[in-house]
Amino acid sequence: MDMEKVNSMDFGEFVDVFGNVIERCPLIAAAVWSQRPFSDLEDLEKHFSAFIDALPQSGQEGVLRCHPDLAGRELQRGTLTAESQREQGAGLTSLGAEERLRAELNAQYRARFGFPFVLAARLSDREAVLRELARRLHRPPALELRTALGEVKKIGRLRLADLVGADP
Ligand SMILES: NC(=O)NC1=NC(=O)NC1=O
Repeated sequence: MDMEKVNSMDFGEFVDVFGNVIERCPLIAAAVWSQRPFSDLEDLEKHFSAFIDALPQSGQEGVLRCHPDLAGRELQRGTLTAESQREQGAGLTSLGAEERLRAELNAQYRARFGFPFVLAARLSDREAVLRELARRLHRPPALELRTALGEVKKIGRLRLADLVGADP
């Protein structure tokens, strides 16, 4: 899909295609549409990121809360979005003690920060998820909010590249 096609999309088509670039936050695509035309993929990415950066803290935390746990109940139940299923399905599931430890750390993280632990799974692996969870769990909330939003942007960048880089 080239930028000419992206820039020619009406509102409905744009949100249909880009509505889940930021997990379960079609509002962001709905807002970014009005910024067209986009010069290239990087310009499109910048508009998605700028919308998130311009949100008040409550909105940024809300974006994070729209993310399913990493390898959590939704993965087990098969209720993830297609994008999340693809990202999380690749080798994050583990069994037994590691699974229980990750669930416990996820719960501690969510209790401490008020939003789920978010990590760009495609850039990580099972061991790194546990390591990052344990490391980030004890960080100051203001710093962790910025780190978590950075992961949301990485996930969004990869999803945009899949969509815009996809064949016509
Ligand atoms: N909590 C999460 O990190 N969720 C996710 N990370 C991804 O890469 N895809 C997700 O759904």
